[in-house]
Formats: sequence, C-alpha cells, structure tokens
Amino acid sequence: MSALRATALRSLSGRAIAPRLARAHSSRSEYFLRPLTETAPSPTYEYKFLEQPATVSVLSYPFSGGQPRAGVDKGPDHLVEAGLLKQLQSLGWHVEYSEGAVDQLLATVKSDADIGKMKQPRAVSAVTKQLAADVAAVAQGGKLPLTLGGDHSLAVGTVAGTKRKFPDAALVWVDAHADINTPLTTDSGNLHGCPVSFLLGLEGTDVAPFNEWLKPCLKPEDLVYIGLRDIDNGEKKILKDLGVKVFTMHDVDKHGIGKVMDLVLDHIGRDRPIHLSYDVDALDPTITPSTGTPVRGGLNFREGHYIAEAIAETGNLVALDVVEVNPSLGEDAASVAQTVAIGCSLSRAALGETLL
Ligand SMILES: NC(=[NH2+])NCCC[C@H](N)C(=O)O
Ligand SMILES: [Mn+2]
Ligand SMILES: [Mn+2]
Repeated sequence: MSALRATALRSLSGRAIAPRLARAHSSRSEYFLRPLTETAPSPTYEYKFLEQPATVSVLSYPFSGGQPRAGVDKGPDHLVEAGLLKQLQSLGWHVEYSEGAVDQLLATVKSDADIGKMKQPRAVSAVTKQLAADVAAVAQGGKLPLTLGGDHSLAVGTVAGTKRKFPDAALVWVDAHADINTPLTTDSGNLHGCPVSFLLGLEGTDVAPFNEWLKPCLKPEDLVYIGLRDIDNGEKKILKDLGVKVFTMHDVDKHGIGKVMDLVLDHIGRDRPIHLSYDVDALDPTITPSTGTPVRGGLNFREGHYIAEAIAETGNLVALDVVEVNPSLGEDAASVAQTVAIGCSLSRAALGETLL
C-alpha cells in the first residue's frame, strides 16, 4: 500500500471520512474533481523538475509536539479555511489535498518520556517518519508537496522525503532561528529547534527513536539560511564549524533582499532542485504575530514575499513547507487572520504568483 493511502481524507470538521463520500460531499475534495483548468492552464513558471500537469499536493500535518505551545496544530485548517487550495488552483496548479493521520500516529505512542534533553521524541519521530514517506510518494509521482504545519520539527520528515527523490536538492531555510540544535546542545529540549541537525547527522543525533528510520541526508553545503536573528550559542559554533551559508537579518539590512537572493542562488546553483522550508516567524512579529517564538527585527512584508518569488522564478522548486502558524496566539482575531493570510500569500508567491 502506498504511504499516502495511509493518510486519511478528512472532512472540514476533521472527522475521518471515506474517500467516496468525500468526493461527493467534502468541499475540499472538489479540488480533486473539478480543476478550473480553463481559467489558468499552468503556473506562471515552468517548474522543471515536476511532471505535467503541474500538481501541488497539499499535505496538512496538524502537529505541535516539537514545541510546548498548543494551537500550532490548528495552523493547517486555518490556512485551508482561508482559501489556500482555491488560490493555488487559480494560479494554474492542479491541487490535491490530504491530511496526515497525526492522531492515529500519536495513538501509537503510549508514553513519551524525555530522552536526554529531547522532549516528546517518540511523537516527533512517529509523525516525521510518516511525513517523510508521504512527501517522498508525492515527489516520486512528479508532484510538488506543500506541507502545512504544524511546528518546524516536521521538516525532519519533509526534507528526508524530498531527498529520497532528489538526493541533490538544496535546502533554503527561511527563519528567525537556525533550528540546528542537537540533542546535546539544545537548552529547551524542543525538537522544532533541532530538525536541521538530524538531517545533517550531527553528533548526538544518532539516537533512538530517530535512528531506526532516519539516515543523514543533507550536506552542509546543500543548506542556506535567510532571516536569522536568534541563534543559540551552541548553534553559532555549529554553523561556523560546518561553514554553513547564512544570511542573517544583518545581511538583509546590508545588501538588500534582492542581492541576498542573488547570493543564495549563486551559492546553491541555478539548476538544482530546491526545497524551501518557510517558518513564518522569519517575518517580523508585526507582520506574522501569531507564532510561538516571535523575534523582533524580522523580514518585512515584501522581503518575505520576495524570497518566495525569487525561488519561484528559478523554476527549481520541488517542495515547500509553511510552518509555525499558531492561530491560538496573537493579540486579537485580526492578528490571527493576518498571519494566516500571509501563510497563504507566501505559498502563492512560491508557487508563482506575480505582482503583474
Ligand atoms: N522552529 C522554531 N520556531 N524554532 C525555535 C527554536 C528556539 C530555540 N533555538 C530552541 O532551540 O528551542
Ligand atoms: Mn523560527
Ligand atoms: Mn523554524
């Protein structure tokens, strides 16, 4: 059985429903059945590593176990309710939607005591293992997986999945944080601060339960960061020792975002598949307030979108993550709506929306 068939198709209320019923009644699954290809036959750019017709497979992963704040698991539903699927369809994409069976996966985790400093390691491992299989299956099918989080620990799964189809893929990580703590360096123990170290296979990451399924799949030179401004001391040492290419907010201030993106593409090259992992806390908290670990001094609205647009323009995007939207946080309903809207607009920008 394919990995994706294991994920349940769900109704708007989150109840698991039979696919045939879903086809008849779920408004989400209409996107499978009646693509509006008359209005826009294909995306703005030719996505050269994908098969035709260009298809985005949206994977909803309502998971919060990589960090302590409730609500980030509601991010995917809010993004979908805001109209994301229809928006992507009107950009010319064929759109599929499925929801990771996170509840079922978590039900297999009976107790989840800390392992060393790691919090909820079994939950994160179980969910990311399945997500890796889902992303790999989508990529093998010639489609683009768009994973909606959920917290950033999910990227252990998404990047591992992308790398099964595209071992040469570059990883562009847009974030206030480096998320490269290891189980040895982390202060918080929150695994959303650690996914990159597991992908690289750094010292301390060869631990159960992850080492039962996850092999190092990323090289330091495959990775570029943009937007960093809150880096733990242990992470600074790792970044320097490995020589990872980092464009902090200082670099964005100094060069401007246009130059930074030129330098990003100079570094990774212009003919390689790109996995874009976008943490919405990369943007300034005035722009995306509803997120668990906001840090002042972030990307402004245009800088944030320009990054996604510049990646889209390459035609090399093969996978996208949009994570850390937490609709339970923020001052008021307007903060939440704004953060969700920007999760949608960043996704559209990466999938080829242009201003003209
Ligand atoms: N994906 C995120 N928002 N990560 C925040 C990580 C914060 C901090 N560096 C930690 O390891 O706990
Ligand atoms: Mn972050
Ligand atoms: Mn992050």
